[in-house]
Amino acid sequence: MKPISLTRYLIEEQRAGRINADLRLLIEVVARACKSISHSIGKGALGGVLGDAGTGNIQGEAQKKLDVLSNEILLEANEWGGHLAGCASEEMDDPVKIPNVYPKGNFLLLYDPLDGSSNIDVNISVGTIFSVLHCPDGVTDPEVEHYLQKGSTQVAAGYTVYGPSTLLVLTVGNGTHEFTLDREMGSFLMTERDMKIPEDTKEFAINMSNQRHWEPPMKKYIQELLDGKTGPRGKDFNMRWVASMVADVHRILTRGGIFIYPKDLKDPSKPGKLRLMYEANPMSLIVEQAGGASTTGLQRILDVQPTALHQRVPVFLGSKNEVEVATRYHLEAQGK
Ligand SMILES: O=P(O)(O)OC[C@H]1O[C@](O)(COP(=O)(O)O)[C@@H](O)[C@@H]1O
Ligand SMILES: [Mg+2]
Ligand SMILES: [Mg+2]
Repeated sequence: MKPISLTRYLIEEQRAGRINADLRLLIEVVARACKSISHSIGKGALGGVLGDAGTGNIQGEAQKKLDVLSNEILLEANEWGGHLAGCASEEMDDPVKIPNVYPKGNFLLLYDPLDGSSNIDVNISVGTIFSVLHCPDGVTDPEVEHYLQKGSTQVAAGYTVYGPSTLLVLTVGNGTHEFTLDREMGSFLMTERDMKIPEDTKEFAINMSNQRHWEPPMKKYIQELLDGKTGPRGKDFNMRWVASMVADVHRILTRGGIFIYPKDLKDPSKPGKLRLMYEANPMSLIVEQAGGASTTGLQRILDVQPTALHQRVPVFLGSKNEVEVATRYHLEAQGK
């Protein structure tokens, strides 16, 4: 049977009353922008898009040309899209208000335009992550405070992986589904409905080079995985780390695993590396909708009350039972 297109899937969700026309069209605009990013990435050195932009973002990270380009593609597509009141990006200091000359809607879009961008120059998978929130009633020019909503209020979340194939993984709160870009047709076609993350796993993903900076429960947890069959866990674990969250999370959605970017003491001012609003929240909704779990080590990520737009959080996500073990170690260390 021929796979259904993203458009058809979204129309079905609208007919079932789970999304409205505006949200359907907003997701279509984001998907179109991601297609355009995919084309730019695909050109590589021939398109002159590799290398550093020579600028930095608000978090003090050097920007790649493709970080800037992907941000512009998403911004331009959505400014004109007519479904947004505003948008915010990992690569922009402040949220953008949709000018009154454009048609406006009542959604807020947040995105990491290019995730894993340190991998772009070495031709390893990168991606885009996005999150959609309602703009509070009566607000037409949203300020930062209007974006500071818990992840549990997201109305949609998704990511694309620009890898051997370009994939879009999406949830509108009714399961997590995978679409693959058919490059000839130019449309995303559903290649897996209702993705399910196995509850148990023997695979973990973490940047081990930070080990000496971890807190005691983190060190203990990973040591037990490394001890394998003869240790307290009684089984051998394998390790994978792509260093593109989209690729690591996609592997976990496909075959299970636990992805961890813990708090570390390298820079005590940063409680983790990943951004709550652009990375942790959308990925957590996607993972939970696929039967997995996602915590900060101490609480469910989707329950974290954001206090700043570019806030960072520790992230433990993936196979439910494994996330529970890692979270338990952290809670016990706090006497909870
Ligand atoms: O360089 P490290 O410490 O391995 O960190 C890798 C992590 O950082 C990220 O690249 C951060 O994302 P950005 O590329 O969007 O800044 C994640 O995708 C990835 O999981
Ligand atoms: Mg990122
Ligand atoms: Mg990024």
